[in-house]
Amino acid sequence: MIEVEGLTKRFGRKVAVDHLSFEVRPGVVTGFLGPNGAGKSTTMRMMLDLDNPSGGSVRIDGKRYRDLAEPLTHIGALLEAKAMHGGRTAYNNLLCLAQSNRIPERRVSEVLDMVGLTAVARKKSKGFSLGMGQRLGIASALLGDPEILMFDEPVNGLDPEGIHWIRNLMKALAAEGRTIFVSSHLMSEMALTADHLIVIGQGRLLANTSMAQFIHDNSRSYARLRSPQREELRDVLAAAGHTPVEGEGGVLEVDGAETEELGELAARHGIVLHELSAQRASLEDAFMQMTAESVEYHAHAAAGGGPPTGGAVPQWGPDRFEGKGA
Ligand SMILES: Nc1ncnc2c1ncn2[C@@H]1O[C@H](COP(=O)(O)OP(=O)(O)OP(=O)(O)O)[C@@H](O)[C@H]1O
Repeated sequence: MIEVEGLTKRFGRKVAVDHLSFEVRPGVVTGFLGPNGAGKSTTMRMMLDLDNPSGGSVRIDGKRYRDLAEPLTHIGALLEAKAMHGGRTAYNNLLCLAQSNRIPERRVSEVLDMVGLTAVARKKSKGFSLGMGQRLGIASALLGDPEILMFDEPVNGLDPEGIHWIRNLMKALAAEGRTIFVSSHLMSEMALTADHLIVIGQGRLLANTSMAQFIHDNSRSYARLRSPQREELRDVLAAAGHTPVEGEGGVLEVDGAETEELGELAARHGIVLHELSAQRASLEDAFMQMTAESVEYHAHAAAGGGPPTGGAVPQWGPDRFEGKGA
């Protein structure tokens, strides 16, 4: 369990992390999302005591990182720029880390096997591809068999096979009851991996919710109907209390109705349907919705209007949401 309480980081006048409070719980994969510069890496660095907070605290299993006797046995991390000694072999890189953390040497071979690097264990890591380097970084995170694992952009630059492997690894580690905290710019990937989401913008907490709830709260799900008897269908839908709106290509869109109900309604009135489909919003749609709301607020604020809800809405323009690795 990771507990973040009022965490704040200032770089000069820039507030990178602004009174963040949340918990990361065991047994699920928690995704950490936010646009470029939102403060994700800075938050993760403070969790690992690599940066000093300007305020607030982080507790790892109830303790500050610096008070953990053998940190690697509590928390393992893959940060973006993983410091590995390029002149050392993969095996020796991990062995040095193991020895300085009183981890038995046999664990080195175990983790190399887990990440699929056994065949290149005796090769110098400076010759490794990006994917191999990521695997070596993950091996070092797993070395102490920690209950908590943190991954900052773990799939950046990986091929589909590598992405698939990391996704399954994170899910398997969570299924073992571990706490998994992962940041990513790739929303389609995050949607496949994370059960829970922490979303930040401009260093502030925007959402702390399940993936399903986040998508539900920030996007539209509707049914799409296409029929050669469109006018008749529209009347039947309206008479049943629905409010069909016309979409592209003459389709009708109905919010808040199940396809089963609409299909039966059409059948009862002898209406032919060429399409009846449930349109579920994606995580990306939900993000765009949240982005649009922030932009709308700023348009109002710039025009002299006050904030709608006490001014807590952070800036989050679509121009700032550029995938680094995508
Ligand atoms: N050492 C530093 N000195 C000054 N400003 C910094 C420093 N580190 C980060 N920042 C600033 O703090 C803000 C948050 O940066 P951070 O890297 O944590 O964001 P991020 O969400 O990880 O972004 P990205 O997804 O682009 O990596 C940014 O505006 C960044 O420019």
